[in-house]
Amino acid sequence: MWACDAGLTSTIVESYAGAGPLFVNTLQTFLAAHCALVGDDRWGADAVDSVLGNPNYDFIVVGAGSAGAVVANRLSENPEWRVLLIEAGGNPTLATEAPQVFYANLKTKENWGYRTAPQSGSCLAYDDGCSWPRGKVLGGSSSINAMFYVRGNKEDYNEWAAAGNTGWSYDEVLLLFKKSEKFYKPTPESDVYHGTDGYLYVEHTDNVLETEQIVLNATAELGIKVLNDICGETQMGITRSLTTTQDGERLSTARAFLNPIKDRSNLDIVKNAYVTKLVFKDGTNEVTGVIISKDGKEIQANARKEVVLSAGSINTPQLLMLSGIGPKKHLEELNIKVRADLPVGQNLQDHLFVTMFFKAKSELNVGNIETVLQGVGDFVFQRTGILADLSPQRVITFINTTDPNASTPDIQFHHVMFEPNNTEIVDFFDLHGNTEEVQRKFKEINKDHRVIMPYIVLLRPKSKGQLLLKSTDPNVFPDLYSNYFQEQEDVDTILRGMRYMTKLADTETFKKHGLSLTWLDLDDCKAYRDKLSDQFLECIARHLTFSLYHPVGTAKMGPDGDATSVVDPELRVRGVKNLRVVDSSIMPVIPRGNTNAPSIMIGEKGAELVTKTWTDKAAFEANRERFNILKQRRSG
Ligand SMILES: Cc1cc2nc3c(=O)[nH]c(=O)nc-3n(C[C@H](O)[C@H](O)[C@H](O)COP(=O)(O)OP(=O)(O)OC[C@H]3O[C@@H](n4cnc5c(N)ncnc54)[C@H](O)[C@@H]3O)c2cc1C
Repeated sequence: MWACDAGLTSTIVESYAGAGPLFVNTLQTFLAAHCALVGDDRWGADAVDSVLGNPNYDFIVVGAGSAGAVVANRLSENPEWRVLLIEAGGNPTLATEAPQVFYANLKTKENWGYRTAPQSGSCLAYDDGCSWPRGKVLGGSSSINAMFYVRGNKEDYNEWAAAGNTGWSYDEVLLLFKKSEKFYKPTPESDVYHGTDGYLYVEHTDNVLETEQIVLNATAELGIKVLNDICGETQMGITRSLTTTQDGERLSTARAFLNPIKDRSNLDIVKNAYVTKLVFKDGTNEVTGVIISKDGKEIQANARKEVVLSAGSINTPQLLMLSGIGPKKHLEELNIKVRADLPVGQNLQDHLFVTMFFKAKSELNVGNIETVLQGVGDFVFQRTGILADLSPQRVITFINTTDPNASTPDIQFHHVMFEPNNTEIVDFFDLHGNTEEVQRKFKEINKDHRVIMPYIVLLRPKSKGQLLLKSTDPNVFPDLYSNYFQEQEDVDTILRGMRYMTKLADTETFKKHGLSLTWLDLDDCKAYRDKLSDQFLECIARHLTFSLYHPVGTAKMGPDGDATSVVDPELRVRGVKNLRVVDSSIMPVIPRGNTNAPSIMIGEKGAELVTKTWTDKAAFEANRERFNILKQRRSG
């Protein structure tokens, strides 16, 4: 059912390390025994022998993440095309499958483990820059993400189209969102926005947990609309989010798009295989294949038609630059031969968030062995219980802090709920690499108190970051400059969001449940005594900055003549033949919402564009042949 390698149980066991060695040992034995019983049959076998036997493919897709898994599935629908999908990570593990413990994957090999370069204006409460997790596993980041199914705002896509990106307007991409989707409860009304025939199950579980209801009621008291469907007519309001889950398990793109076709004979999937370079036809900019590093060996695979890069918004630009496609000056500094001078790695955008805290005294004690064992047992044997869905973390809100009637938001709220002493089970701040001071002070807040921790998310950052190579060695991580809060406007917007959040403390609902606003009392912010002053809020924002894990835009799409673009609206890399980028790197502007569904949509769009090119080409060739035969007959 899931990967039964030696590391199988590590994530889930690590996530309970706080519960003591006896418990951890018991859990390990229990999971290993279960694994031996159920086997590892969900995922197709590694196809490396097939590649070694015949390395010639029609298409090579690099990266089996949110977009790449979709591309590989759609291209291999044509039985005449031989497709190779290459993934740096391995099979999903038990912990990637269990919705509730998604954060536990942050400290495992299923996370690339990137961190931003330390900067003076943000991420100050860390030892080593903000945490930028990315999935290194079949399904990519969709295998370790929080499973919220959100598409963003209609205007996001209309703005992409208005900038000259023909084919990317909301009405056009809506068809692609629907194409992927298998909506859990279709109705005539939902049919406008949701698909029912796709691979990706999208659901809305019926149970509403008490803490979720508290946040819903309190926010409604502030005049915010409660919505059923954030992907429907309007995005503005509060809702329990749709999630990419089914029957108590995560629906990564590996589960949704690869598992059902694992026996397709024209698709080879190679795992734990890292593409280090593109291969070009001698003396040209025509891509003919890739170099793969696997088990210490180098393998060359060849693409008759195209190579599609779907390695995500950090690895795709890294691979482009290593292959000579990037900013000329930067590549020359590293002695890389420049093939195409393009602004790869620029236009980096991300959603940052800042945390706040509401706490209420509680007698509950969830950090005990019985509760945890019960949860693991329920999940392993029945896919039920506390690990089997995302509750109570599903509530999300979109507001506009300057105009309550606007149809586009500038701030999003997520709400993470911690039962008393939760750090004994999963320690959020330890997992994100925050300083010892932050970890200790949060434990004090959480001690014998239930905590609601809102994320205040900046949806439309004005500040842009950049990604630069640190080395020509593909195994060395690039430098990631987030540049969060470089523009004052971003600070101002976050402060408005934080102030809005403080209003929850005054609602009848929060008062009734004894929930009061509290602050993580950081030494660096102690000078500002007034906790509602701009100076104090800004100090908190610059220290307790987090990434919402949505870096995008590093291989920007734009029309001809757009000097900031790396790919054209058909996702072809400029100045290079037979190479496309199909993943979150191509987003010209970050959508106002979470980025998994948009990345899957890009996968669908990219696959359609590639398919059209090569079916049109085949039709053209066939016509030309027919024409030539007719011509010969006539002249003969
Ligand atoms: C912790 C976390 C929580 C998140 N929560 C949500 C959420 O709840 N909702 C939401 O909408 N979004 C969420 N996101 C964001 C969303 O998952 C990503 O934006 C999206 O998955 C990006 O898709 P992608 O195809 O661009 O890249 P990825 O899905 O990251 O895929 C890239 C793939 O390429 C592989 N790869 C990279 N380099 C190479 C190479 N050289 N050779 C071979 N393979 C390679 C990687 O291992 C990976 O599998 C979250 C992300 C994270 C990390």
